Amino acid sequence: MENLSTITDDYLESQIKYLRLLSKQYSSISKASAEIINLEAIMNLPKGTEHFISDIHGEYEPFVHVLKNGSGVIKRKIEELFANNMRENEKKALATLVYYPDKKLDLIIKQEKNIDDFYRINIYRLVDLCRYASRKYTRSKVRKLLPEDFRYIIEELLHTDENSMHKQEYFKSIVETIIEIGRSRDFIIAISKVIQKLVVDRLHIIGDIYDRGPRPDIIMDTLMEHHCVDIQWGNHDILWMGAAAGEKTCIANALRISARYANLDIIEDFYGINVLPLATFALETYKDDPCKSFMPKVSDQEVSIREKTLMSKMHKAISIIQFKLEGEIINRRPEFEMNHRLLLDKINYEDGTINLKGKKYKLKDTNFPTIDSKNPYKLTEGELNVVEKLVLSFKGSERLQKHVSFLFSKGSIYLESNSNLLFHGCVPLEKDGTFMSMNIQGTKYKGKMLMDKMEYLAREGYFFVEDTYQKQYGMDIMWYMWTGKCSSLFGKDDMTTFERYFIEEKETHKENKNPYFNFREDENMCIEIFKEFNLDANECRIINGHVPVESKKGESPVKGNGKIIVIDGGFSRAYQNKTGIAGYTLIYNSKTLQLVSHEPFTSAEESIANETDILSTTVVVEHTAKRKRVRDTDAGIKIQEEIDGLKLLLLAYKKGLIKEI
Ligand SMILES: O=P(O)(O)OC[C@H]1O[C@](O)(COP(=O)(O)O)[C@@H](O)[C@@H]1O
Ligand SMILES: [Mn+2]
Repeated sequence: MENLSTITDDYLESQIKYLRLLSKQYSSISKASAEIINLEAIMNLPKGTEHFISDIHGEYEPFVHVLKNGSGVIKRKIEELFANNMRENEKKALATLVYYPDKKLDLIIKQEKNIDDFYRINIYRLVDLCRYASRKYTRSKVRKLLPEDFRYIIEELLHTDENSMHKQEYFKSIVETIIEIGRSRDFIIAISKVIQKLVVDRLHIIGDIYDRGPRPDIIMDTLMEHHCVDIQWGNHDILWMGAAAGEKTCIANALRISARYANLDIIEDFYGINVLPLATFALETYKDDPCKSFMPKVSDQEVSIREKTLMSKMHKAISIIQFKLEGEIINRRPEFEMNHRLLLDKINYEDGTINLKGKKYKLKDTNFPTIDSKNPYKLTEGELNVVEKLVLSFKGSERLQKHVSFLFSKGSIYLESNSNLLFHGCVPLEKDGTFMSMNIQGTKYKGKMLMDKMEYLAREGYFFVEDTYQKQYGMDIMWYMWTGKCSSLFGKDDMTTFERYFIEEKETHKENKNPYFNFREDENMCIEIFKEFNLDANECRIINGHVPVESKKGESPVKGNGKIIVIDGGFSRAYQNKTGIAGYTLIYNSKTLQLVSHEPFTSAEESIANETDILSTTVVVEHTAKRKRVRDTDAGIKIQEEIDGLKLLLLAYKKGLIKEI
């Protein structure tokens, strides 16, 4: 805002409605002044730490662990604070206590001879650590993070100067009382959770929470409990969002992937969706079919042969249903330009071959009991019945609906946040580097506008009134976002699912990545993208997930001369062979941007018992010359607006335009 002395009365008058509203909250000069001082103080605090995680793919254990240890931030704080005053094994033990306070305490209580002594030492240490981790924040912000039942006590402990003699006694008496009245366990759990929250101010998920791994539902529950999170949708997330909206093809795809990774229990037990109709149908229809290509990707130790056989039949049944349903959408939406994915009509059902791009291939499996060669996309009555029941079940799953509503409320296709542009896949580009355009309902969209339009339509697909054109179109777009070439989330020209199951020749399995993935090595292209999003190319970075970085082969996650960072490092076990690590995360604090690469994680149990952490390597990608303050962040811009408003209010009070109460 310009200098207050230059504000004219006319301008003040023009703002009077807004100022009157503001005066309800700050009803006197002293209240408005106090708030201005408070906000100015916040502006000068160091920027909070941001944590970026991507491509979790149902792997809840390493995810929860990385979240608890803040990608190594808690360890670092312990190291800084207790440097030479604690032995290495004590530091490890303290870290494990902060990550898993309840489970660790259960173990300790069984082993410890003098538990009160343990409580005493650790309560002191945890209070020190909590105080150290809260230094960056105002009292009011810390207060908001404190649990109701310990709010007063923790505040007292945090702000008591242990070194002053008479305060020492006070401090000691609080700790002794906690122990004496048997509240130590609850206190340790509560303060550990506060520390976890304090080390990360904001969490960004760059997509692909769902598919392949065992428990995406636990990841969603964890995110819903987080104090500050945003999510950029991945192609696998939009697939489940489409399924929850009731889009049949998305339902078939989500089920197919669950069957492929032997994860049908996610659907059945954790989302309460009835898969019995599919199981019965598959057993009847593919009774004597070995369904070889559809065997789930698990070892015999994990799942019995009997279960695997059943899963393979369900897997084949739902795959065929998927290919038929895709035909329906492709034919319904010629503007999606997906005709090349119409494959069932390219099969010669007599000689068991398929004609693709002018070449004939032998099919590995020629048993298609539900396909009518004259009308290959038509669902049989049995298939139709399965689909109808599944739609009802997906729409009726309370827990899935809760998770998907959360994905809509906290999520988007892209997000601009503190000079970073976050999105899962790509900004679709043509071969010549121009933005790829798509015709949607008669209008061409590209670049940012295309991404905005798709997001808008996806929201209609979920929220719009049932049985309307808008709802159907939105649902179809959600499926397109999963697999279409102009989808920012997918970013490939083809999803060759059919070919992978039915054709031996690898050449048919190829999926070509959008030119973006080559262009992003070039800084100039990144600059073009920042221009498209009206962002300052000198300040900004793009953060992506989606394509695993093959660090084993020497690929770097930092691209475009530092303008892009890719953090898909393989949380997904299925991809760890390729990447050679178990995931990247990114930490952005007031001084540095750090890329953390994680080694595979065994289990939370092992980590609690043996106090092992995920081994991680941290590389500083960027070091800011000047420490970033809240003033330099998006939150700072909003606070500045509030300060400007309050200053105007002060002026209005002083000029008598508004009366103090
Ligand atoms: O590894 P799978 O299960 O065969 O899946 C392969 C499919 O997954 C995809 O890579 C999409 O998943 P990602 O978003 O994790 O890359 C498709 O392009 C591909 O067809
Ligand atoms: Mn992806």
